[in-house]
Amino acid sequence: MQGQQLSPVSRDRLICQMPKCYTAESCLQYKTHFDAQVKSACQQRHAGNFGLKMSKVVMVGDLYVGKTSLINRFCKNAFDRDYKATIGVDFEIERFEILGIPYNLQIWDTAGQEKFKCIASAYYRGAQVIITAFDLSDIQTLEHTKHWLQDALKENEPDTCSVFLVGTKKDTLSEAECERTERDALKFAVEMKAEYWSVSAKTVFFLPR
Ligand SMILES: Nc1nc2c(ncn2[C@@H]2O[C@H](COP(=O)(O)OP(=O)(O)OP(=O)(O)O)[C@@H](O)[C@H]2O)c(=O)[nH]1
Repeated sequence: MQGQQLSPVSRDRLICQMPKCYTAESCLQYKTHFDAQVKSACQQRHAGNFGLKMSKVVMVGDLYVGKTSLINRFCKNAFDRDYKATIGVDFEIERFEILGIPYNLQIWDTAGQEKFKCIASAYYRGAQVIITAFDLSDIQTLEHTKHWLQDALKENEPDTCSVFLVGTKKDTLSEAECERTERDALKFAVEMKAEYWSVSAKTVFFLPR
């Protein structure tokens, strides 16, 4: 809106370095630095030419795996122990600055419950990022991720989406248990051409291995 001043982007949303991946075994990009051309364009405020500005992220996965919790931790730095099923869809907008250029993530949280699937799937279209989440302590939810991904990809043009496979509730497993499940999950991630992360919305959150 004209004349309306936005508050400054919070410090943890200022991205000046290329973010690290969780594990090199399943990573979408291996660059450690932004290209000089990108840096210089951003300095000159010509980033529009590179298509930076807004990305739509769609989070899918079985019910109760922790999709809403992850989004709440990421966007509000909050965690709720009580389960409230997502009904249809919900969304958050998170503002960033990448090399000084404003950039928004539009994050869509979809319901895992079967009865809401047709509502949720109507929002898959136009996604640049698909996050397929599963519960690290429930191997069946990992097996279902391929179906969730297929459904989300069907609504989008081929090769237009970056895919992430995210194992949740890392705090509920021992290190050995987590490593065992990660080995299986990494095979899925490779097949799904996805970047892999294990996380906890309750405690550890996003830490590279
Ligand atoms: N210990 C632990 N519990 C978690 C974590 N993430 C989510 N939970 C719990 O798991 C339950 C389900 O979490 P939700 O985030 O609502 O799950 P959801 O995938 O959004 O569920 P739907 O909306 O039905 O699709 C809640 O009781 C959360 O508190 C986590 O990282 N650690």
